[in-house]
Amino acid sequence: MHPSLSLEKSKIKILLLEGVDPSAVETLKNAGYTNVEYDKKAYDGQELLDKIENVHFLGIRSRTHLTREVLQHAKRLVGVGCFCIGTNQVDLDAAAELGIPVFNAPFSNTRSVAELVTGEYLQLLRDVPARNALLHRGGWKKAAKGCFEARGKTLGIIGYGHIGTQVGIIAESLGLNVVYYDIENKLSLGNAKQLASLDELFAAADIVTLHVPETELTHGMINADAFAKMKNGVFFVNASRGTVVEIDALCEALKSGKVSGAAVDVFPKEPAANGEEFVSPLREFDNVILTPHIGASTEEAQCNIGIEVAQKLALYSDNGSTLTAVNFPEVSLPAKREGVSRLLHVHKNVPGVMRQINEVFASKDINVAAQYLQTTGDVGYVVMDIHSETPEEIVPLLKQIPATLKCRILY
Ligand SMILES: NC(=O)C1=CN([C@@H]2O[C@H](COP(=O)(O)OP(=O)(O)OC[C@H]3O[C@@H](n4cnc5c(N)ncnc54)[C@H](O)[C@@H]3O)[C@@H](O)[C@H]2O)C=CC1
Ligand SMILES: O=C(O)CCC(=O)C(=O)O
Repeated sequence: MHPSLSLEKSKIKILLLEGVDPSAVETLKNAGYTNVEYDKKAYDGQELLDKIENVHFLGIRSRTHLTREVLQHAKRLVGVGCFCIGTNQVDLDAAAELGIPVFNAPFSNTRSVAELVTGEYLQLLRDVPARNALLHRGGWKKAAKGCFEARGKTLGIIGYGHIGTQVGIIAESLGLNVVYYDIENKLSLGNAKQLASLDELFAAADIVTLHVPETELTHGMINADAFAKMKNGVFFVNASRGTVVEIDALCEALKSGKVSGAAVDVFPKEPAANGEEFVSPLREFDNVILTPHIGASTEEAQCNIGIEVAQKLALYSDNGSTLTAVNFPEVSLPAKREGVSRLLHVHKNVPGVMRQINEVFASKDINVAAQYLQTTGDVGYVVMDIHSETPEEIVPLLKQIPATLKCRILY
């Protein structure tokens, strides 16, 4: 086998943006990837295009938007790591079509979000945000009115996934009743009760907390209509995505007293870096806890995420494994075998592609040692170990297959 086909690890350019945890850099370095650029900022526009032009792997958090145009511009990009749970900031279909798997950390920060949310609604129930603000201004208000125990109250969870279930079990241990609404049928933990509609949840909940992803369905899901259906004096928490709530409707609900207090961690528009001004009509409300998208920002969560996502990128780079990719067929692969070359082929999932690939090998008298294929709806990913002295001559032939999206030699 040609010894120099693999790009040396030190030449593989990795760019980590948005101040991902240093554990990511260390994990990559321990895996042999030394060419790692680390940056605390989130970029957009031309600056982002310039930054990612030559990188092979890109690590981001929630604020870097990888649209189709941005991804198309990054000609050398082979993998993206979202060092977070949400992947709505990436055009996942475009990435798949460009042969770029996207990885995330689906539950390394789950508990951190659940604990923040729990602490927040407990504070809201006791009117702590407004009293705290008052005392900072020299005021004093010792009164029980408008302050409640959590015990016996009903928590309504919208989106009963990883975070929603954790929020639910903590709530039950505090003596709350838990109801939830989810578009999927879910296994209820503890005594939590799944409700058939959002309206039922709004009617039942003393506290409403959101744990849905950003999708077309959840965009603007909490609007004036939704607030109108909630109980008078409800407490409201959003640590999901800013676009799920219409902020003007929340402001109106706060002004009218429909909502007694709120905690908001995520916003339709968030500053790109620390120090930039945070602009929001919610700033005027003392009874609103505002946090700068820190649901996931604990040392434990960030360290674990850094390791988890960096390991996924390194594994994909080392052997082509796409296990747990969020947009891509998942192929789990054995380590490199002696004497074979490994080719990666991403293609449109249409009939006949494997036949055409194998015809190429047959025409060159190449022995195929192993083929690992998986497909999702639109995309197929096949990893092939072949016996060939000159695998680089095969790649252009495989690229000529009309359904090919990407083809490269791994080693
Ligand atoms: N504030 C922060 O720092 C963080 C925010 N997040 C946000 O929280 C979201 C949820 O995270 P996980 O619980 O890990 O996700 P998950 O995927 O485990 O759970 C989401 C749940 O929402 C449900 N769902 C989807 N669309 C729905 C709809 N229209 N109505 C009702 N339910 C719906 C799904 O069926 C699923 O059960 C993430 O997508 C992310 O946007 C996640 C981590 C940190
Ligand atoms: O703090 C971050 O990196 C973003 C956290 C988040 O929203 C997520 O994990 O989806």
